[in-house]
Amino acid sequence: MFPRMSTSEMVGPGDTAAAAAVSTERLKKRLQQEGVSDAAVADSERIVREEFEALHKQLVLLKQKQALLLDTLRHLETEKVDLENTLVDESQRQSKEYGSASRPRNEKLSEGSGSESDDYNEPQDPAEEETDDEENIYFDTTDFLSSSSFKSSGSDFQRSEAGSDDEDDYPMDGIDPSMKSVGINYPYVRRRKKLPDPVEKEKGVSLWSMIKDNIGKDLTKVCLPVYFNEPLSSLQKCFEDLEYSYLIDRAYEWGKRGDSLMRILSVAAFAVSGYASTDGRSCKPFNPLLGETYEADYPDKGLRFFSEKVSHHPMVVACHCEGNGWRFWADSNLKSKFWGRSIQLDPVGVLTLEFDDGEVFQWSKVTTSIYNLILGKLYCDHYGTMRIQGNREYSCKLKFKEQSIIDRNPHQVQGVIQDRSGRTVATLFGKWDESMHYVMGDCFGKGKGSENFSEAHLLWKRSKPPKFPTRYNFTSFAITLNELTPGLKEKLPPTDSRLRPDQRCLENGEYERANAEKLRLEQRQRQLGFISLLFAGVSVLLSSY
Ligand SMILES: CC(C)CCC[C@@H](C)[C@H]1CC[C@H]2[C@@H]3CC=C4C[C@@H](O)CC[C@]4(C)[C@H]3CC[C@]12C
Repeated sequence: MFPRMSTSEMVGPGDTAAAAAVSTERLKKRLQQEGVSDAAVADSERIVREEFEALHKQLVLLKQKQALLLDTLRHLETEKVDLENTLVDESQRQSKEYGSASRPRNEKLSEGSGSESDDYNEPQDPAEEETDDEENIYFDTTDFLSSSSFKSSGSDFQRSEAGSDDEDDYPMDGIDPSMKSVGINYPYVRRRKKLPDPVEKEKGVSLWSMIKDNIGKDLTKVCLPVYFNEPLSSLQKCFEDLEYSYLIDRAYEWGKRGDSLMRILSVAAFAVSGYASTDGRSCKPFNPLLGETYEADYPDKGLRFFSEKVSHHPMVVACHCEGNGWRFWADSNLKSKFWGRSIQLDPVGVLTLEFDDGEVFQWSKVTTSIYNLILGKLYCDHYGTMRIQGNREYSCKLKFKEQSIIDRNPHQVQGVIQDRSGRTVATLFGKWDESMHYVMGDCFGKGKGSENFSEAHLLWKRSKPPKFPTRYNFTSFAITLNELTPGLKEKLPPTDSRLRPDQRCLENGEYERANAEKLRLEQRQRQLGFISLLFAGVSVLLSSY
């Protein structure tokens, strides 16, 4: 699929056998030793040359074919992107034409799939049928999410230019009134609302040029310029998963009130909410150095968080978070597969959430793929099944639907809450980049219609984008993570991500310095790796005596 040769190596059509000659000197000498006649020697030399030329021509032809294939591939990619754009435009136009009069919210849907017509429903993917089980019926969630009775949902915030004030951060419509204040009535802490203005003007680099020069190498080991980075480390990115920690606070409160079903529903919404911040983000976080740490004290969210890179090969990050009445911890290690035009990341590791009353939930993350590494707009998708295992009555199964090439309704998540006997007691649905809702009972079971969707309740809705958008598509929460508030620097250990010079330079828009610092640190890390390897070797040697 992907040519393992850079285009520059390819031989142009003008280069033929002339470029390569074969020497027949040795053959001639050998035959002369055998006393073969001059005519026979000359004949043999001619035969060898002719064979070689034929072979060489074949090779050149093959190389040209390869170049052609590569061209076609790029062509197809461009056409695919064009087609996608046209289709999105078209469906947006349609939804405006048909939907706006009767259901004004349709217009606001980013995918424009608000039409009521049935043929907008995606046919079931046969591949999914094989791997997943019975309740795998994905339907057009936007259809009823956009209905006017459903005030709480929709992606209206995506177009809004207004900044997020506190109320927007915690959308409350449809939430149980007695729960409204849970998880949000923490003291106010002043945090920055924008990143610093860049010092330098940035020079773009094409990712394709980076990839084509590094084909065959492990992409994680390629030293990419900071142009592809966002000014956050993977350690800080872990904390982004806790942006909607008020959902855990609510879960704690529900459990305290004896409602264990609402508890697991809130936990499930939390598990999905962690993905919202990945929408529209196409830069790589900084790879922390071994032993690098990040600690965050957020009394404004009732949280204390700590993460550390604990292993370099394989790269493992461990994190721990304490909230009011609960603790959350996880270790994450990603198994990556490079598919040429995309990268597949399979997270290995378990996330654990433990409440003070002894209830524990555990789950793993789903697969993430990053597409369009060569051409088109880079984007990521999350898909697979997430099982949230509880130690009491309920457990939850959530399915993240894989996006197809021209999906009009991507990012869907559906799930069920089951009791110990396997009976479905509640159903969840929504999108990881928008909102999650639940309905009591089994809505996706056989013979069940979607009539009770009108009774759906909102569990979680994504916050509005920041007032000052960043080049990295950061959320308001992400903007605060690398801030060095006055007095904080003195309290932090020297290993904290906020003190990494390359990351700080990138944040300030000092790209040249950022690149130089990144290179220096990465080289040091390699040397240190070598030294520790040396130590390991020495200690093995010593212990064998
Ligand atoms: C080659 C470069 C420029 C491509 C940029 C890749 C970006 C989009 C990649 C690099 C690392 C990726 C992240 C790595 C780990 C996780 C944890 C996982 O549970 C959710 C997705 C998430 C958060 C990924 C989202 C996409 C990501 C940020």
